[in-house]
Amino acid sequence: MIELKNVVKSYKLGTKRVDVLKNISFTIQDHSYVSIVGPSGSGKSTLIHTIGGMEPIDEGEIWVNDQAVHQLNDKHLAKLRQNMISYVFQQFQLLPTATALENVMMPLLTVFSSGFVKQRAENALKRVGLAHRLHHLPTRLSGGEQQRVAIARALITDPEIILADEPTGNLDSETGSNIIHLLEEIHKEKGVTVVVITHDEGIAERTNRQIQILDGKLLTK
Ligand SMILES: Nc1ncnc2c1ncn2[C@@H]1O[C@H](COP(=O)(O)OP(=O)(O)OP(=O)(O)O)[C@@H](O)[C@H]1O
Repeated sequence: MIELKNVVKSYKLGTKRVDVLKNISFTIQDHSYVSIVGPSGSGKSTLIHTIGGMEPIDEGEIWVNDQAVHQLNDKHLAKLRQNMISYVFQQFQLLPTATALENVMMPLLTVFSSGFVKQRAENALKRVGLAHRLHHLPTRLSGGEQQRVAIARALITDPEIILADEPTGNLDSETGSNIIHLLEEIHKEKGVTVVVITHDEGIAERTNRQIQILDGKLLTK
């Protein structure tokens, strides 16, 4: 379960303060498929970054299962992202000098033996339909294939939650639709909670619940 209680977050820009999240509270139950929608700059990315502890909050509480994310130190936040939460980004964020297999292995390389991690990475790449692209560099993959590698990298840790920040934003509509279907299959197969930020109404309508953000505030629960 993800629970936000009265979350407040601002950024400092020089002497100015930008209030980005203004007293946000909501709960996302286990095994959910949820979208976060709202205009550009309304705070969607900041919101999901705070859930995985990638951005600290100023006030409030963030709970993921029994873990108080707002109180965890860097070491425990890293563990949270190794054990429970994975991210998928619009720009894929693959290491350009590493092959698909090496990119997928990365989150677990410091945790388990390389032989074990390689086996898991191969399985994850197979799951996303890329068993034939293990040794390709990202530059030799299409956008859709790169996003599949990123999803395999998200899957290797066997997460309970995948937070996807406009995962189709860099893809044509057909490729984007395939990527959304893949995330939906993973949600159904493994019961993974998928939270997807999207500007695409069609994608938002496919989710079981839409969380609407406007100017840092929640519109609906
Ligand atoms: N690191 C930062 N430093 C300063 N301001 C920031 C930072 N990150 C985001 N902001 C500001 O916070 C606000 C919310 O940004 P955020 O990226 O969360 O919005 P968003 O809803 O995800 O937008 P988009 O749909 O365009 O991705 C914006 O005004 C943005 O300029």
